[in-house]
Amino acid sequence: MQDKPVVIGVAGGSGSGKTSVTRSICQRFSDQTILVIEQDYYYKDQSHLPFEERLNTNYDHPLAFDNDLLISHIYDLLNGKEIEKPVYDYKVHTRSKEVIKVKPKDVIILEGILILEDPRLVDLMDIKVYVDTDADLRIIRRLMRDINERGRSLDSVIDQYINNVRPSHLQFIEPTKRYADIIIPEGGQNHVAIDIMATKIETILYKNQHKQI
Ligand SMILES: Nc1ncnc2c1ncn2[C@@H]1O[C@H](COP(=O)(O)OP(=O)(O)O)[C@@H](O)[C@H]1O
Ligand SMILES: Nc1ccn([C@@H]2O[C@H](COP(=O)(O)O)[C@@H](O)[C@H]2O)c(=O)n1
Repeated sequence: MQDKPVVIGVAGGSGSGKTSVTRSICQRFSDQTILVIEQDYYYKDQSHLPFEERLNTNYDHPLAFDNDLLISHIYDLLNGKEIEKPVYDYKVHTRSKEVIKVKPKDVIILEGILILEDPRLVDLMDIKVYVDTDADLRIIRRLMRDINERGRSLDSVIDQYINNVRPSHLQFIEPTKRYADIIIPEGGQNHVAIDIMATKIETILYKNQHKQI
């Protein structure tokens, strides 16, 4: 592994295609090159709260995240240390008891709705990306995904969208677009943007390897 990992932030609204973009970039490299850290896995632990109370949390507000833990983990990775990455369970709205031990890799992708909202995180990034997809597509994608994969009902997805997701997107997420170096419209199917990202990462890795010789 090279000296210090390259840190890439991938932000964007819920359902914009952040995960798809990240996966597409990872597919261009070997398994040993890119480590993905999902901000969602760093939602504050709510295991002390009854399930009904967890339903009242606004999961699109910056205060829902334990960024202190996330930042300390990134520092550990940058310093070559293994971390115990939390695992998040959307069905019960809290962290699982298990953790995943992960070692640093040459590239770290930080992916999440509010990854560009905290200046401490932004300061750690070499490249900042915002995946920009229209709200109508995002809500349709989210509806399908939350019902099929996250154990939600149609009514709950609509209520959550109107009460928390939409207002928080406008207040906290969309404004972070201004910090992005690259804005990717439409997400994971934007092959040109994925190619550009992959080429940029290859260039940085090549330069870093060269520096060490
Ligand atoms: N370009 C696309 N066209 C159709 N569906 C898509 C596209 N990109 C993503 N999706 C689907 O939309 C949902 C949300 O995409 P995802 O990449 O998980 O977004 P995010 O991580 O930003 O929430 C997923 O079910 C995914 O398969
Ligand atoms: N218990 C939770 C935690 C988060 N969410 C929603 O997830 C969205 C972020 O994930 P994406 O993959 O869509 O970026 C965020 O908008 C939260 O509303 C949730 O519903 N329940």
